[in-house]
Amino acid sequence: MSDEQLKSHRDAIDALDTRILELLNERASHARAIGEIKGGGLVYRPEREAQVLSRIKATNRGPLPDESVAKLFREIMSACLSIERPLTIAYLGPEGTFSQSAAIKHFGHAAVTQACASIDEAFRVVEARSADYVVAPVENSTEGAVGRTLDLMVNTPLQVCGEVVLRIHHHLLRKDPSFDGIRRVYSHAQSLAQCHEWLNKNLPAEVERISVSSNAEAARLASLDTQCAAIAGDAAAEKFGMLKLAENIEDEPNNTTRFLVLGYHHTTASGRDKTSLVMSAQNKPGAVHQLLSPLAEHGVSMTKFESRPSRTGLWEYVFFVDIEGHTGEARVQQTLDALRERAAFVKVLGAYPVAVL
Ligand SMILES: O=C(O)C(=O)C[C@]1(C(=O)O)C=C[C@@H](O)C=C1
Repeated sequence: MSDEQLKSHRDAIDALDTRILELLNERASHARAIGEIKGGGLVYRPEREAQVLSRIKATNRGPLPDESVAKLFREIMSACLSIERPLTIAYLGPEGTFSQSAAIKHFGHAAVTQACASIDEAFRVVEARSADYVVAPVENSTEGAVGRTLDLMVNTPLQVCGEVVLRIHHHLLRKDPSFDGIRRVYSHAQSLAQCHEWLNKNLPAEVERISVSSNAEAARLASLDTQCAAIAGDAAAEKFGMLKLAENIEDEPNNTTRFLVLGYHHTTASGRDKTSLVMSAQNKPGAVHQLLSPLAEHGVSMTKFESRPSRTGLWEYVFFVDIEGHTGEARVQQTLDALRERAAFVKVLGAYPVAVL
């Protein structure tokens, strides 16, 4: 390509960038006006954001891939929302955890993320209105449910208003560029389990596996001790200046974690929604089967079923169920009414748009 051709393309890009900048600010002025109409109430509208992102993906004609344009618009909406009012999102810290990556994936970089020492604390700061929303891990495709999040959801006054699906890639991190002399490997218990086979094959049996409160905490500890390594993701590696001795060491290549977003927030229907419930069955034969029969009767699909000890009595269980649809839809309401008649306890945890990104 000649210098002249290069210059003409760059001149075109400069002119387009000027137009894009004007359009972005025009868009932001509308968001600010919407913010004034909302009058400082609930500025974040997950159902509208899901609709905007879905529409962008559906109308995209390339050459940019759908995922790339959706990510760009995610950031545009994040910036627009922050001039209405910046949001604070609580997550299981320290900085660099997958929970923080999930918060940024869902709310964009204009949101303020607030690291908390535990999932409990992240719920508490939102319950006390010191932060707007909490993003908490709820299930992993390899390791299953995150019990603490499920337990907290039973009693919290917060409602689920969104979900985030994040691909999880783990790396073996160390300050030192070699495998020699590793005595201990730190990570979150779930991550150690997700890399169990890789660890068995690649590190000597005497290397101790130590579970800590988060992957980022593992990276922080390993950054202070040359005899240690950590299993954590990209954000933690970057945050603590760690080298990647081995990349993508998760045993299951599709390793994915689902997070829920909770706040004092009732979401209206987006057109593609889920409703999360927790309920208990009476302690008698066939009770669970009987409990779930209203779903089939009303043609409502179940996307998740998880049982947990109820913590109130020995061998009593609660069931976490996700169904397709929104509580604003008649068939979902009818299903809930039927469930309430049969179950000893039913709590709607929230209705929210299916993750778009
Ligand atoms: O439509 C709104 O309610 C807006 O505030 C605008 C906007 C956007 O930028 O498109 C910004 C934040 C909301 O969460 C949803 C959408």
